[in-house]
Amino acid sequence: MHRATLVVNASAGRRKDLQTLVHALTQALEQSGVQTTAVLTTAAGEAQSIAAAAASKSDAVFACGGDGTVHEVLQGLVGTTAALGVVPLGTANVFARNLHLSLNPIKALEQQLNSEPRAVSVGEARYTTGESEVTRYFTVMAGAGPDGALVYRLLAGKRSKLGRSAYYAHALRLFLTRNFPPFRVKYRTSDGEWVEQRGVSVMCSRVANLGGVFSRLASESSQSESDLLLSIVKPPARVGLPAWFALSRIGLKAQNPWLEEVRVSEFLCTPFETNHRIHAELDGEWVGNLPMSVRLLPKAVLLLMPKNNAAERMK
Ligand SMILES: Nc1ncnc2c1ncn2[C@@H]1O[C@H](COP(=O)(O)OP(=O)(O)OP(=O)(O)O)[C@@H](O)[C@H]1O
Repeated sequence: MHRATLVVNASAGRRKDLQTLVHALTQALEQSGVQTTAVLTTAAGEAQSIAAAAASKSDAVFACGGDGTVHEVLQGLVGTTAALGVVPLGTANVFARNLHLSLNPIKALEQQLNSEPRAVSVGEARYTTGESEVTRYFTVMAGAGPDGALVYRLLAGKRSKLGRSAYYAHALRLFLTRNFPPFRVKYRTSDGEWVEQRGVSVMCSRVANLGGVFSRLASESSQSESDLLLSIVKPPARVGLPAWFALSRIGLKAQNPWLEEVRVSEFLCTPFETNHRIHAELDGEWVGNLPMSVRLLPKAVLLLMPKNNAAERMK
């Protein structure tokens, strides 16, 4: 690695020592012979364009922030020759944790300094906002229904001030007060067969541990798989959703009659009624409403993976 860019989310994790930390990260890279540029975001969404501009001038672009920052930086790097690095500065840091990176930013950087970039597959989601067709990529998860609604509510509220406990409080309130209408889920199995199902929630995770109370929901997922693990919670929501959480938590997911878990190459979620507004999220960021289609984009981005841990396990 000769040239690196640090894309720093100035608001991530509510850190007070950000300037000092960015200086220390830059020093650590420079001392290893890596010419380094650090760019701080000034607004939400900016990390994507910073990463895209940095891609042609850098061997690695480090997303310094939480999962939202990784998500934005990823958008700028897919299809380029710059590798994605992660310096965890967020609240949950789900992606960094699943890569077995240290949550100490300097140590995490050091873990990636001498690693060989590996081409990894990412999820690709397509949906419409207004008149525009949008394509976005994800590394942690895609979801629709309650988790989309949850992220949407958190965006509308003061998510940054509340942290992880906000997820639990909002999740509980949503489950108790909202009715989640079923929507159409069409998925294609690895044999190429299309299957149609009704769901009140779908989740497609690319990591094994989503953290906290969500930790057991996606335990069989991983970055290395060449297909997508899709979890469909069947209606009614008032039974299906609590059963999903409770039975997954005590390790009885396979016995849950309201849950279908399938390995798919792609899937499409569509509302049954045009006036049903069903929220969709990617990597914990609300992106819009259904319809949304999702597939896997093979070897789409180079990823700096720490040696002797995630990379070894994925062989
Ligand atoms: N300068 C900025 N001002 C305000 N918001 C920003 C700025 N830069 C980035 N953001 C937004 O901050 C949001 C949260 O960032 P991020 O997910 O990285 O941190 P986090 O929420 O603390 O961590 P995690 O997602 O791991 O819990 C993102 O949606 C991003 O668009």
